[in-house]
Amino acid sequence: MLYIQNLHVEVEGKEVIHGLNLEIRPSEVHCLLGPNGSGKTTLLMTIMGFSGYKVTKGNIFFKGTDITQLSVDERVKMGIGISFQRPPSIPGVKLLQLVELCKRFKKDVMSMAQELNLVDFLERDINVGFSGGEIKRSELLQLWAQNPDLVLLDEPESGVDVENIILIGRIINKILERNELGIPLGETRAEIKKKRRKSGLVITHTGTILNYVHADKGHVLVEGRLACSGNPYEIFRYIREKGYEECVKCAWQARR
Ligand SMILES: Nc1ncnc2c1ncn2[C@@H]1O[C@H](COP(=O)(O)OP(=O)(O)OP(=O)(O)O)[C@@H](O)[C@H]1O
Repeated sequence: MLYIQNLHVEVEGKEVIHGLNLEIRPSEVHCLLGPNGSGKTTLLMTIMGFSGYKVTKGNIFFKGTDITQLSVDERVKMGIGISFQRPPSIPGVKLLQLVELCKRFKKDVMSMAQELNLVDFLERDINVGFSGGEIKRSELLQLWAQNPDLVLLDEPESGVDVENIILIGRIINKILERNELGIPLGETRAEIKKKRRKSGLVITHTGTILNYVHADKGHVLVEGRLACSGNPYEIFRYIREKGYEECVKCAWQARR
């Protein structure tokens, strides 16, 4: 689904990602951990193709096509979607207008908004005066309507209360077409023939979302380099006990 090869990314003239390799297969969900400022958001923004994130070396392949030089809208049309860490407010544009615009899904907007407790927000300007948790739900509504094949989630649980995190987890699983065990849904013959298998890349600091959305693999990004990859739940346990510094040392020892 996604294959990244020797990626170097510059932001404001400074290299932030230094030769990153990553492969996410169809139907896999990966999570990305790492200390503040290590380049996690930069990686997601680069996969989306936003200006300001300059690929100086390396390539990004999506569904077998080299998308490194494609525009954001071309990538979106191919099936990549993102839920931002801090999306902008857009005064003058109603949430409903945007959701209708990005909809490529037979499910109707009202029933999706109902499931996300966002019906009263559809006529409001996007993110204007929304609380932190409401913004996260609004992001998921847009993503759900867009129905992407590769789902990029930047800290979906940050600022979300304990009850809403259950809701957010449930909707992410719906977007990913998974049940809570992480098993792909809709494995009808027609789906298999189309080979539609949704994949995800989730940035999380607390790991709480992994209690609701199963991840197949975890990666630790430190100073723009992948220091370690493996079982996400084991990596999290290790980092909680020993911190990032020990995690990186352990990864380097394992490579020797
Ligand atoms: N527009 C920008 N101008 C200057 N520096 C930037 C810009 N965007 C990102 N950076 C720098 O790039 C580095 C990586 O930032 P990024 O947001 O990708 O980190 P992160 O791992 O997502 O951090 P966090 O966990 O705090 O969200 C940081 O040092 C950041 O200051």
